[in-house]
Amino acid sequence: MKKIAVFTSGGDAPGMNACVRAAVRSAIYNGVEVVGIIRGYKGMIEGDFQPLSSHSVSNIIQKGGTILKSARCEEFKTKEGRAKAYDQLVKNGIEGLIAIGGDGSFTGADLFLKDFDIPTIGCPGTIDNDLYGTDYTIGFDTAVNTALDAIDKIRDTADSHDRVFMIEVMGRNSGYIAVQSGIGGGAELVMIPEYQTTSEEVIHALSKGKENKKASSIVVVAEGKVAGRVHDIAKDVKEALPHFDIRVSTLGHIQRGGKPSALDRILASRMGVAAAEALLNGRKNEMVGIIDDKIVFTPFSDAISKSKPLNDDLVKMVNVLSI
Ligand SMILES: Nc1ncnc2c1ncn2[C@@H]1O[C@H](COP(=O)(O)OP(=O)(O)OP(=O)(O)O)[C@@H](O)[C@H]1O
Ligand SMILES: O=P(O)(O)OC[C@H]1O[C@](O)(CO)[C@@H](O)[C@@H]1O
Repeated sequence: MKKIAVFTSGGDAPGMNACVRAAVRSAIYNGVEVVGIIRGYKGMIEGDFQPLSSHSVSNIIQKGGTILKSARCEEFKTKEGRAKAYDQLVKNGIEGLIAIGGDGSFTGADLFLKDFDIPTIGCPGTIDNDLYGTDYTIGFDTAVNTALDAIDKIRDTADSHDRVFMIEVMGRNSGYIAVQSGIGGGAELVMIPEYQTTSEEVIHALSKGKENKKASSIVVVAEGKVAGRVHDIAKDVKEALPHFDIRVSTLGHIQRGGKPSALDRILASRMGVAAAEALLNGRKNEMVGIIDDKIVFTPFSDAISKSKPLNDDLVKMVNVLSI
């Protein structure tokens, strides 16, 4: 392979830049030319490519977001869209791809190989940590720390005013951020998409806390699929426990930004180097992961279809620690 391209796709995540830097430098170290595709599959379809040198990825390891920008691109989901992207790659002499993104990005890459035989290696870049084939995804650790920092600050007000705070963290389909930030933040209860928690259970837990002389409480709620669910639950609780002073706080996209943690920078760097080496060694349509501190490769088909179960011990621990 003489020339490869790197791109970031789906939601951005802290550490994506560290991964881009590592992939680019590893490819150049191995004598291969690299271009960056701007805005993921959208840029691929539009031919928005930029040559990347070792120097052009200097001073980005510490930056949040992605210098290559990211996008969600509907057109790539069609065969016509993928055909346009393929034409652009051929026109620019690109023979292989490194995709940094989540399950959607790898679903696209998998279809792309089936249609046009373009080899891709993926690096799991998403704050959700919901990919099978790796213990952690790039951005998750930073997102948890950001959520934790916010929970600590909100706890000050909860404590000063004897309030209940329901704090919504990210994760439409995945409760990883909620469980880890809930444990780290000392939450009384964590609500996650993997388990159905009813308003009655929340009311019960908060009443029990009051009996145990708790003056304030923190409930961490993963956003889940239904927008505004946290407000509906807060309304139910307020109706059942009118003497509770309840507030809702949605942390939102602050969890996607900011300087990557040390853990994310190192994880991303290891994955970026491994991805470039794998692509140049002829591997294709696999996601790089790190399991038990070792680099592993998982076929895209498994990474996107198999689910990585939450650690039940952690989920149970929330109940034990909240008495
Ligand atoms: N079924 C599909 N077929 C072809 N391309 C797809 C498919 N699903 C997703 N993609 C492409 O991958 C892009 C990124 O996917 P998506 O928006 O789901 O984010 P993601 O990679 O899962 O990241 P995150 O977990 O951060 O949301 C899409 O915008 C689309 O261009
Ligand atoms: O920024 P957007 O496109 O609204 O996406 C939000 C979603 O992206 C993520 O941050 C990452 O997949 C989810 O946790 C969240 O549900």
